[in-house]
Amino acid sequence: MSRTAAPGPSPAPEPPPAPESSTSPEPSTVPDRASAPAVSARGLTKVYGTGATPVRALDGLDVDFDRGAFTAIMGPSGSGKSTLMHCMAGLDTATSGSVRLGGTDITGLKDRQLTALRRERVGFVFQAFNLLPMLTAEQNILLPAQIAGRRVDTARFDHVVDAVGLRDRLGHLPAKLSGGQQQRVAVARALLGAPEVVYADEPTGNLDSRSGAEVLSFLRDSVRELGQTVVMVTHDPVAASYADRAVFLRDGRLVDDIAHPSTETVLDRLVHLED
Ligand SMILES: Nc1ncnc2c1ncn2[C@@H]1O[C@H](COP(=O)(O)OP(=O)(O)OP(=O)(O)O)[C@@H](O)[C@H]1O
Repeated sequence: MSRTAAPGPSPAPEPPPAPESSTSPEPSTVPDRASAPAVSARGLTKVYGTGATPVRALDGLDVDFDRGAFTAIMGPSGSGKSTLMHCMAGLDTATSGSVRLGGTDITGLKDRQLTALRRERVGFVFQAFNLLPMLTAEQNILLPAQIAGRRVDTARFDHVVDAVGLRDRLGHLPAKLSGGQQQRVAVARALLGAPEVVYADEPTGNLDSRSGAEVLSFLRDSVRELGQTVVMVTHDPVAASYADRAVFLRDGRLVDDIAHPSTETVLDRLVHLED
């Protein structure tokens, strides 16, 4: 059964901000192929600043992220991890090169189209949780669906809420939840709409190791059990060991790529990259 964003017995959320125009991104779409990557970048270049010392944060980077896989993006500080994620998520625009999300070339989309794309096709988990403090856990989880005017699949809501162990916390405000519980709310919010990709930016950066391990397990389970695609930026080799694959950046380029990373193999690669 599907219904508009209001499962559970708790009070309905405050009216959300008025939805923006429902203009969908339309240019440059090609049919999806099952085997096509969820996200791919080609020749991706991002230069900050135009003066005497421009910074080349991404330098002609090529990378594919497979559907239904959990990939960690790693690399030394300043190597371009966040810039890559922001360009792939439509939060920033590249200087040149292209990014495809499924069948859509997002390069060159207008702000309004990028807003619609982020709202409808992408989920986010940030280090700082980014929950609205005046909304309950349930209201926070449902907010993106409300803003998008999207119907909520009750079975998926129940599955996601139970998977992250939030059933008895749905009526709590974020201030009444631990950091780990708040990040679990953020994970549930990101997963609810079954986005084409969930981008997680240092999702365990503000958590103790036990809460961090829980959140990483939920992300991994979402890939295994729900077929979710997750792309995570992290500095933490332990966090990367939860992923199916780790890619390594240095100076805005992809310099290494390993399957089934372990904490040790990731540490080893990072030590060499810092040389
Ligand atoms: N808005 C900006 N203006 C100017 N330079 C920027 C901006 N954002 C990032 N940079 C520069 O681009 C390069 C890549 O930055 P980015 O934040 O993508 O790296 P990162 O690998 O995510 O780093 P960290 O691990 O420290 O978060 C760095 O040299 C950074 O200083």
